[in-house]
Amino acid sequence: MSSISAHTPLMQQYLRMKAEHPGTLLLCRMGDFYELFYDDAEKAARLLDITLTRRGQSAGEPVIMAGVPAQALDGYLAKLVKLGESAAICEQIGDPAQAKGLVERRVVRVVTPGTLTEQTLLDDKRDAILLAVAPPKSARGEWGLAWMALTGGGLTLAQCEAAALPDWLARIAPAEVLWPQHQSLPNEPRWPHTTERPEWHFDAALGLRKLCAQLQVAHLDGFGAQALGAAHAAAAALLTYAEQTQGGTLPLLADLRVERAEHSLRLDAVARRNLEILQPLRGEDSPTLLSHLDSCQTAAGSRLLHDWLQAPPRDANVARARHAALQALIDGDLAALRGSLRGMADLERIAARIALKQAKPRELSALRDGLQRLPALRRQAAAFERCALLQTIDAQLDLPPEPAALLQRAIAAEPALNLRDGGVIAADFDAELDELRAIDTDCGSFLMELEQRERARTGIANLRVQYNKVHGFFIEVTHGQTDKVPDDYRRRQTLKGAERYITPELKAFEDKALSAQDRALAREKVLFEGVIEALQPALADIRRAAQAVALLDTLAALAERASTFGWVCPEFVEAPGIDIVGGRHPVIESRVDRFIPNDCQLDEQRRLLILTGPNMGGKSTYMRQTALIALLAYLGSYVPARSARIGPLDAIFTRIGASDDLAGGQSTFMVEMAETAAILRQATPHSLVLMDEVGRGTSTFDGLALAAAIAAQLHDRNRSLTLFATHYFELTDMVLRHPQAANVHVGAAETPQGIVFLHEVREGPASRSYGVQVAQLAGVPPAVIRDARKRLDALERQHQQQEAQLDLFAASAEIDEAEPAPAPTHEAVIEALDDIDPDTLTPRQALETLYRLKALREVE
Ligand SMILES: Nc1ncnc2c1ncn2[C@@H]1O[C@H](COP(=O)(O)OP(=O)(O)OP(=O)(O)O)[C@@H](O)[C@H]1O
Repeated sequence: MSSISAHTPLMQQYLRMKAEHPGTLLLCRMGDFYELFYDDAEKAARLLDITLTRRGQSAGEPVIMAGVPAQALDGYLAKLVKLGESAAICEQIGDPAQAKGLVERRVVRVVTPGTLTEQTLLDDKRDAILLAVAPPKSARGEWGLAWMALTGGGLTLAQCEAAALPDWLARIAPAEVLWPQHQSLPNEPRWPHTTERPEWHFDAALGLRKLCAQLQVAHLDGFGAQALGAAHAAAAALLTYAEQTQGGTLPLLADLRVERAEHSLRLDAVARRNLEILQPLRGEDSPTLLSHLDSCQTAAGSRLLHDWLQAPPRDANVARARHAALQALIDGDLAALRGSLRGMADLERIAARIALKQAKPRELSALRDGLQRLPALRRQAAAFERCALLQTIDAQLDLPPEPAALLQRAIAAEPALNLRDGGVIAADFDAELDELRAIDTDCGSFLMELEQRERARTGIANLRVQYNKVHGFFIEVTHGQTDKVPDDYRRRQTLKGAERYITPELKAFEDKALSAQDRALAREKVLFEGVIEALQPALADIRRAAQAVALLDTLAALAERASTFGWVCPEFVEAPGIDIVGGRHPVIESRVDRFIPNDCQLDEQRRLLILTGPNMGGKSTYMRQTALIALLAYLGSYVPARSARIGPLDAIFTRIGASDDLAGGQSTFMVEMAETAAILRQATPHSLVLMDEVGRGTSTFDGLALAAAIAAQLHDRNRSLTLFATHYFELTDMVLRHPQAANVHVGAAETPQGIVFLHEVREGPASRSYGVQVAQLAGVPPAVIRDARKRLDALERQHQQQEAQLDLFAASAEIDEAEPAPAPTHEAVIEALDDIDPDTLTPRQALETLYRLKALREVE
């Protein structure tokens, strides 16, 4: 593009702002539209499907532009943010009518995926998290993390080693990551939307200063955060970016937390996915643990539950306190309490938007109504006085009366949507505003009186005094009467059947009335901003109350779920292990007619369960339910079981199902082995490990050998609490040489009608795998089933002959000597021929049959 000075003044103004926001779409307010120019216009036209135009000239070239109507801005922003784009919003500052020359324009806000604050762009039930990552300064240093939701008011710090980064990203699930420019982003983990920021923004000293200033403390010792230099560096970048995107206003920062990996139950990205905690594996609308648990009455309650599921505390005492609260709520008037929470305003988000000076009139009225409901809620919470956790809620709900009183006086009962429409400030709050409004109200009676007088003066009986927005006040006279019009009437407009006039008296009144309206609007704006300012010191208190409401709601929702589904309070014990009696899968139990409860016993003497049984028998369900019950217990929820005793746990690892990572360039088997490797490296004696059909992605022998070696390693070295589901019967021999391994199987019965799944987990290995029967159930043609049966018999006969030679859990040399896979028998060919009914075959089936026969001949 040519040098700036060659451009028109407007384009110069635009280009200067654009230079400050490279990589961000700049939307400039021009009258009723937000316009984009040049490359931004082309990109926006493509992304938003809006029309690209060329207008006028600047620096000798036509100006390429595209625009969106101002009222529709939010919709377009939502679309851009969804596409991972950022947008800078530039507004006209001051009154365009009064500006001499070019109107002043300024970027007031940058909208990015991690800095959304608009209610319309945000998910009610989920925070958009902004995370800053500061890489270590030295090879052995730690990574610094700092994150917050700009609509929250609390900031969290953490430090970790490089290897733990993927887990942290899975736990935080940020919408946007800030990363220092000129530093290469590690390939692993896969990052969400990243934004590069100048390296000098990641400055530890600056971060510490900013945190102390915003929290109004001299140091961060009280938060246990003084020594976290790397995290301070991340916080510096985070706060600088937050401020810049909000047009220079700092977000609310009322609270600082430090998270350490050892504080929460470790759940890596794979486990979170496999257990379908927040997102289903398939289909967007399928149920998840969160959707099943979330009967919260408020959006803030849902967000807190989401948070709890992201990081269940490892300290059993936290869960115990929540269990006690659940019991108290179940014993009390839970329905009444939940009724009081229903429809409660989102106090936390409103407080955050007041801090950002972005709150709209209706948010203030919602805050007023919400604050007024707190005393009643407090009385209800006080009924649970014996429960420690509920008592803290009671104290947090105790707010000084001033903010509610101010809002009550200042804000109209039902304020307009936008401040510019007026009618936001209540009557009797400000004498000047009341006076200006009175002029407006008196207008009607003055006009009627003037109309009477002018009719009398002119003798025109149908003369009318009127007002419209475009032409202001006027006297309307029909054409037949215009000769009676006095000299002081000045023509304003000619219509088809009438003339419109203005008189000096009417003009003087118009000036007064219109200016009163404008002045009233301006006065309302000043008063509204005054209210926002006056609320600032109360925001920390309001946020505290908001958190108490969210906590009460989340606990009440868990209590409701527990009593609706008949869940029980789990017990925590010192000894490592899991002892579940009558356990159920929390989500599946409400989706099948009759769910069969199962026990699960794991302890130091019984660390590894080899789980066998038919496909569809319920192995995966059993493993997942065990993990989910443990997770629910640590979360502070009741659990779907007759009883559950849970020992100390540090992590849940899963290797379940085939999850192709084709986008990441990995085959199914590669993913399976990578996930297994991660588990073998990290699982401890306090970890719960779920392994489902490890080794099935490769040849039988490779798979079997790997599965045996992995199971042995988990048993001998990791010593984790392990559920190991497999179709390799050979693995059931593991118990002979590994004393802490045991066999369990899911039962099935064969009836003349086919296989029946009992879904019952019993001691001992399965007697057979029923793969052929399940295939029959799935509709595989009878001929193929018969063929398969024959082959299976032959294989089993052959296998039994070899069995004596193969001890899978002995030295590996013996495994090498095992025989190759057995071949099909001559009978199989005869059987296949018998199965052919030439009269019923389509040409294609006939051809396939021929190939099959030929293949049989080749293996014989
Ligand atoms: N305890 C149970 N009670 C009732 N139904 C159950 C139970 N467990 C599982 N099911 C039903 O059986 C279906 C199959 O279960 P699941 O996927 O756990 O089987 P699987 O043994 O892991 O099969 P595969 O080996 O093919 O993966 C479930 O979708 C559920 O509908």
